Amino acid sequence: QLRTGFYQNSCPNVESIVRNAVRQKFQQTFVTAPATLRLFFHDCFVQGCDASILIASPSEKDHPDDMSLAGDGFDTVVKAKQAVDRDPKCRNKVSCADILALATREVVVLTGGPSYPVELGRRDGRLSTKASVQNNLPQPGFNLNQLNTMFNRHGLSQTDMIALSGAHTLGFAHCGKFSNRIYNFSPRTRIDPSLNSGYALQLRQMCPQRVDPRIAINMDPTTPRTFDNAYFKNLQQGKGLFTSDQVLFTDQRSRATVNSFANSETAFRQAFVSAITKLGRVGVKTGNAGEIRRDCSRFN
Ligand code: HEM
Ligand SMILES: [Ca+2]
Ligand SMILES: [Ca+2]
Repeated sequence: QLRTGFYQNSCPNVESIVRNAVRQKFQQTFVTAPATLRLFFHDCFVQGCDASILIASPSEKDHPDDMSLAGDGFDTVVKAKQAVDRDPKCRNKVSCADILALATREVVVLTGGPSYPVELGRRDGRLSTKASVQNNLPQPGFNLNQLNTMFNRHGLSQTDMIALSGAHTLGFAHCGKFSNRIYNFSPRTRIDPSLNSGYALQLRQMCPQRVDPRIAINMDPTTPRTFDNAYFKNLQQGKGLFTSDQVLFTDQRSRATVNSFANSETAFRQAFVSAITKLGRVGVKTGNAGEIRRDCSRFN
């Protein structure tokens, strides 16, 4: 059972220490924000929120689904862990999994998103393999049933899944992740008909065929650096970048929720807080399970 006051006695200032470290990193590069948010998601969906994603290769990192995780997310946790361990009271008391959960809240706040209490008390896992990632992360080509099945497996509802997808209000995607939608959707139409046609042409310009595979574009074409509900307004206009984004509006079973988040920033913020809190409980190890890693990239 996680609780907000977990480090009250062992490291009373952990929240402000992490906050300051993340702020400093964010001032150096904006990528800190999307990179850290995505890192938390990828951690929680594989072996639970246990910092398994932070282990150095050979590890989960070698799986193709994790190879595009931006280095600045990892570096954010490293910097925050160093700051925590500089306080003698806190040294080796706070798990890497909790540091990642706290850092995630900070990047959401720094980009204009909601603040929320972070439940703590996670322990770090002792397993991180490439094989454990397989079939545990959603793919950009997923339909609604596939998305729901994967999120339900972790106790997350369709509403939670839609709210969490709102994280795509920030950050970047590589052209290869959606190029099928603009170049070879089907034998009948080269462009996915659920895609706004003007937007499809813009995407073709930004992602010409045989583009440098390192090229990445904004997932939210409107407010790429602000954590807001623009993502849902984009979906209403056919400007969801991945199939898994656009399907939330195309499929009538999820459309009403997308409309409500598009119409109300407050409704989205509340749903996001509830969903990311639930995400933070997925598969957690507590008590004597796992360990408190001394170095987040290695088992003790
Ligand atoms: C619903 C199913 C989801 C799918 C299919 C999906 C898929 C993807 C893909 C393919 C990328 C682009 C990777 C790249 O090309 O580098 C991406 C980026 C991103 N995703 Fe998701 N994602 C999903 C849900 C989530 C959730 C739940 C979160 C967090 C709560 C999240 C946060 C992010 C962020 C912040 C980025 C940008 C990363 C960056 O700029 O470094 N995604 N996602
Ligand atoms: Ca994990
Ligand atoms: Ca945005």
